[in-house]
Amino acid sequence: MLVLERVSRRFGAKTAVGNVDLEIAAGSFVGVIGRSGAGKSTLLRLINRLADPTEGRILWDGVDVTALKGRKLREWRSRCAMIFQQFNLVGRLDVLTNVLMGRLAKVSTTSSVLRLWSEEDKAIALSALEQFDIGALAAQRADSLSGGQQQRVAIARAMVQDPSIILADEPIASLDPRNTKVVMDALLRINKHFGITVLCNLHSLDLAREYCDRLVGMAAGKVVFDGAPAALTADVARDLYGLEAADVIGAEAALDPAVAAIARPAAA
Ligand SMILES: Nc1ncnc2c1ncn2[C@@H]1O[C@H](COP(=O)(O)OP(=O)(O)OP(=O)(O)O)[C@@H](O)[C@H]1O
Repeated sequence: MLVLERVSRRFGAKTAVGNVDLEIAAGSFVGVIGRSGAGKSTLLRLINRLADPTEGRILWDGVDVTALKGRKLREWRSRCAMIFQQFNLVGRLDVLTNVLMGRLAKVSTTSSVLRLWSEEDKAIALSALEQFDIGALAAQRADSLSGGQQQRVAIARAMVQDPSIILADEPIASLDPRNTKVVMDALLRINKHFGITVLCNLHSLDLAREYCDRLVGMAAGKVVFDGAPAALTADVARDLYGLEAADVIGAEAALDPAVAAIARPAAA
């Protein structure tokens, strides 16, 4: 279980995340939603310790991860794998080597410096690629792949870390609809098949409703909604997105007159 206790992060006078309390049960698929600047990325970066909280604590199974240093901190980062909008692959390296980077925390310093991968590590990396139907691309340069393929490589790299939780920061923001589905299905499979907790920032409310068990809605750094997707009413969506609603509510707007009214305010 991941627990955030009164977590805040300020940048100068700006409060990116303000006094957030959250409990995320192991094995859940949680969508973090909210307009641009709401604090979603900062929240994920705090959990992974890419940023440190100004106040509050973050606990994983009772261990205060905000206090970890050195090797223990590296172990924690390895247990909570990050997936980014821009994939963060090394373009000039082949796909298999990119996935092997996820094993760095598991090998000795000498092996990691010299990039000496064991046959076992290579087999684990190849198997992860095959899980996401991209085993045949193992020898290709990462920058020769489509966006959807690159994101699947990034997911495979996250999986070989053997993570307890995956933090996905707008993983489909730069993908077309077909690749969006492939990547979201891959995250769902990781969650349902392997039981790995997924915390996923999403701009699209439709996708968040379709894939997540629970939605956490953020506005101005605060959690303003926390519940099942079905409990997210048109009123709450309006509070979360304001004038942005038309951008984030897609297909459902055509079906639900209440949502359509938000999505097309000018026509009301
Ligand atoms: N390193 C930083 N320095 C200064 N301000 C920051 C920094 N990181 C985030 N912020 C500010 O904190 C607020 C929250 O940003 P954050 O990126 O977490 O929002 P977000 O909900 O993820 O937005 P988006 O959907 O656009 O990625 C924003 O106002 C942002 O400008």
